[in-house]
Amino acid sequence: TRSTRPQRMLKAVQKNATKGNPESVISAIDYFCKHSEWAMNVGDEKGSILDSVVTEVNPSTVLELGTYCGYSTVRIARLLSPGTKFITLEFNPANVTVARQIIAHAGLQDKVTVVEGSSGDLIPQMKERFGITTFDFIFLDHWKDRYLPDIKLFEECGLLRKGSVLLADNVICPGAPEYLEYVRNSPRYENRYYPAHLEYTKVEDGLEKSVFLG
Ligand SMILES: O=C(NCCNC(=O)c1cc(-c2ccc(F)cc2)cc(O)c1O)c1cc(O)ncn1
Ligand SMILES: [Mg+2]
Repeated sequence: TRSTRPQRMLKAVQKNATKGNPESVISAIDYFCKHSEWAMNVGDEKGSILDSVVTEVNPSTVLELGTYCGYSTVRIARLLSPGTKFITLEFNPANVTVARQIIAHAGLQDKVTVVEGSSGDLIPQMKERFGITTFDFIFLDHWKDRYLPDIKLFEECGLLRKGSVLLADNVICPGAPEYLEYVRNSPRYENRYYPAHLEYTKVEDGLEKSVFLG
């Protein structure tokens, strides 16, 4: 039967990227998305903003919601200090399989744990299953209507500390209006909007950074 887009993306990485070289994996995926098939990776423009925020935070604990094929997972993992705890959650088992292979091609498999399941089920399990007390950095890039329930879950589960940084993709396209309204109207967050474009297009999009104030 016909292959899937993530499977074709994996083939492009295995063919064009150098094993153990995260930069070449990132470039191979961006090339595939620009010249072969669009895919919903955060992309190079927003990816550079993600890089700058991760570097600024220099987190000891990281959570990504929405692994997809592992593009942003590789972008984040390549910047982390040794010993950093990095967990990424993906709902779709076929994406988990592809992502693990792309992450391994980059040589970053020991830096990150890919967990299959829904964020609503897994977030309350973070402490018991992974020994996490709080997250220093969280990247939200999963279902856009899960951003708001999941940030509330982080608060309820005590997974945020004073200074925890949340970075949300796609707050304009496809959009996360309820999430934006919540963080921008809450006295518990300090926010900054980074204007950009939907990956590999000229369509307006952006990232919202929110710092938890405790
Ligand atoms: O995480 C799951 N899907 C990907 C979430 N991400 C997106 O939906 C996403 C979409 C777009 C996008 C933008 C314009 C357009 F025309 C089409 C798609 C861009 C992005 O940058 C995303 O991140 C998921 C799946 C599932 O079956 N169950 C639980 N979760
Ligand atoms: Mg996205």
